[in-house]
Amino acid sequence: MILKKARILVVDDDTDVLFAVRMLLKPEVQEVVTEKNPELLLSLLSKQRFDAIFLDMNYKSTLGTGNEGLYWLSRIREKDPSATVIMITAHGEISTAVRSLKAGATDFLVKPWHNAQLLETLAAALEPREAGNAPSAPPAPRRAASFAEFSLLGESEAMQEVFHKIEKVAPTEANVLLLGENGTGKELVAKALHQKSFRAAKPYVTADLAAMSEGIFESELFGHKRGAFTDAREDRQGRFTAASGGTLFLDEIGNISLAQQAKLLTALQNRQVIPVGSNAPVPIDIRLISATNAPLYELAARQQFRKDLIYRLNTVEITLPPLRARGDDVLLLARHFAGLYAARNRKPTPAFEPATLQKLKQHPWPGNVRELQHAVERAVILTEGEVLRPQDFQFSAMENVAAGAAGAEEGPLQLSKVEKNTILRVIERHNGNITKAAKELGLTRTALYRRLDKHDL
Ligand SMILES: Nc1ncnc2c1ncn2[C@@H]1O[C@H](COP(=O)(O)OP(=O)(O)OP(=O)(O)O)[C@@H](O)[C@H]1O
Repeated sequence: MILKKARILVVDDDTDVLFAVRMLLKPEVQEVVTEKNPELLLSLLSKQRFDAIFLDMNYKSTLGTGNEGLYWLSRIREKDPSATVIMITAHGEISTAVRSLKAGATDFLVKPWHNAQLLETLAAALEPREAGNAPSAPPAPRRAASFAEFSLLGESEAMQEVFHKIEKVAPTEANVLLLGENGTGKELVAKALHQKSFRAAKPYVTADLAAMSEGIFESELFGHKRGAFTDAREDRQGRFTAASGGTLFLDEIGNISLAQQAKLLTALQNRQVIPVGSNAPVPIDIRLISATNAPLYELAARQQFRKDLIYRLNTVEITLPPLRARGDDVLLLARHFAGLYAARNRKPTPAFEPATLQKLKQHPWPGNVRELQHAVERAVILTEGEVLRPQDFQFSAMENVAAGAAGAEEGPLQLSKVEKNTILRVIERHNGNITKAAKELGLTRTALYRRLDKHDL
């Protein structure tokens, strides 16, 4: 629907907000109706049809839990399941706002907003109606295209949902916890979140926590003063301070000890760090994104991960689906990587035999996108012809893991044995070269080291 023809209702008990939205929308749309009292919402809807409704999450009469907004959303949806509702929300309420999407809101807008952003959100919310879709259905191809600039590809519904969440959460200050198996793209998503945030021009600093031993954890993250320990020849800033004004990405957060968790929690709670060897706290201004492939909530249930730290990290959670749950994205990505590695190796881009595509779709991809990427790279380099055949993809090592996974009813011990044997075999094949073995297994070096540790190898 064209913005100019739209009739818009705005419900908020803050008259300043109502005034501002009215002033902004008046020249852009056909009609703007504003209402201060949510109790009158339903009677307004009985009298007139609106193309979109801006609905505040919180009303002064209540405790600011966002529940009243969710309540009125459900009443609107009862009356008109196809209503287009955009929730108006404050910074601290992002998780409730994300809940509102599940409850049928088309989108949400975080206060304070840029005017252009409000208009863009409204225009996008009005779009699907014209196409005859349900209002909450995300316009798939547009989003896929908009994420290609971050090298993040995917047209499956599961990935469209991820892209939608990134769009919504990126321009906020919410801490984001990224969950998902190895190689699902958590690091790419972290970068996209930073690049789409208001902090994009400021530093993006990463810290691989799995690679930090107990001894260097504090100094790496919080910095140290000269002379704090034997090797500290000069003052050094930690990652928290290096990321000042920008984003700090803490990778493999599930792997840190309880002592490290306590230190991290103190820094996040106090919004300051104390460099090793100093007693002067340094204030921090970071947006935190963390990632793990560990089952964080299970760890918390076993008292191995602090719940209070999880609550600091997971204002919003984004779970990256495994590649095997992304349908035809496997083929889309395979073609993308084939083009990429053909160009890199100065070869013509190969085509895929139908049987090859079938084989790629059937493989369970335990190493996810990273495994697919390396498998295609290998096939492109080794192939003689211009068409990739099924035999160009040998999954022997990983097929064993898959076979183990398929027999998982036999218990985690069996699966663990298969994993251990596979790792041993691949390392042996590469004469102990961990980098090459990790590449073949579709794991990062760190992830492989972690597994070696797990299996006492
Ligand atoms: N949706 C995607 N589109 C294109 N490339 C992708 C996508 N997802 C992941 N990749 C590629 O797959 C590889 C692994 O991605 P990434 O390192 O972000 O995964 P990860 O989940 O952080 O892995 P780990 O948990 O092992 O650290 C990278 O080379 C990345 O560029």
